[in-house]
Amino acid sequence: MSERPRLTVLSGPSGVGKSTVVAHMRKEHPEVWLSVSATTRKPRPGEKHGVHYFFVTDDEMDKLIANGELLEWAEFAGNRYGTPRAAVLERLEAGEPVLLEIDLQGARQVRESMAEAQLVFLAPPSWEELVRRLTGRGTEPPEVIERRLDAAKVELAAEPEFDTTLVNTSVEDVARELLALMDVV
Ligand SMILES: Nc1ncnc2c1ncn2[C@@H]1O[C@H](COP(=O)(O)OP(=O)(O)OP(=O)(O)O)[C@@H](O)[C@H]1O
Ligand SMILES: Nc1nc2c(ncn2[C@@H]2O[C@H](COP(=O)(O)O)[C@@H](O)[C@H]2O)c(=O)[nH]1
Repeated sequence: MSERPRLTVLSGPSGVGKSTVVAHMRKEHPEVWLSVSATTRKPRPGEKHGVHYFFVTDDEMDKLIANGELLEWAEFAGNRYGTPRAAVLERLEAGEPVLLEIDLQGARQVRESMAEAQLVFLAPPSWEELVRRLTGRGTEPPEVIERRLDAAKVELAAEPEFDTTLVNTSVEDVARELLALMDVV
């Protein structure tokens, strides 16, 4: 019998469709627990504190880091993001599948601290499609899109570090593939 990978990390460039895939997957499988990150980024319209993120101040983020309350954290395109440690460990101890949706720097930290984690890279069908998706989402001004696209070049080059790559051509197909990797279906 194969050992079930309990912790799955989903990474990939900004705008590739991570949140879209995860939301689709959790509509049919709400039992897949997604970690809610802390961030210093300002909420986008419709984003709710405690649901999409814990929106924190710089001081609050400093304290979370200093108190060791984050499993990993990173600065991404001008804001800080981190995974609250306690909630993840609780779910893992309860034997539940856990999903983190985090950037490359965070994925590398998780690999260091939790060797059993499986790292999944979500790739765009093409660079042009990634630019189209990030721009088309309409949530960031042009200068932030530029920073995110600069980060995307680094993230795309790191794809070989991941255990598995899924190409996000179809949200439905990728959601199904991710569920299978997590051994949920
Ligand atoms: N397979 C797909 N085909 C076409 N459009 C898609 C697909 N997947 C996602 N999108 C669209 O791409 C845009 C970016 O998706 P999403 O916000 O889920 O990306 P993300 O990877 O979570 O980004 P970030 O890392 O910035 O949070 C959204 O407008 C979404 O509707
Ligand atoms: N290292 C971490 N990265 C995280 C975390 N939560 C989200 N993210 C990643 O940040 C970027 C930008 O997200 P956005 O919501 O501002 O578009 C994206 O790649 C996320 O996956 C985290 O806790 N740690």
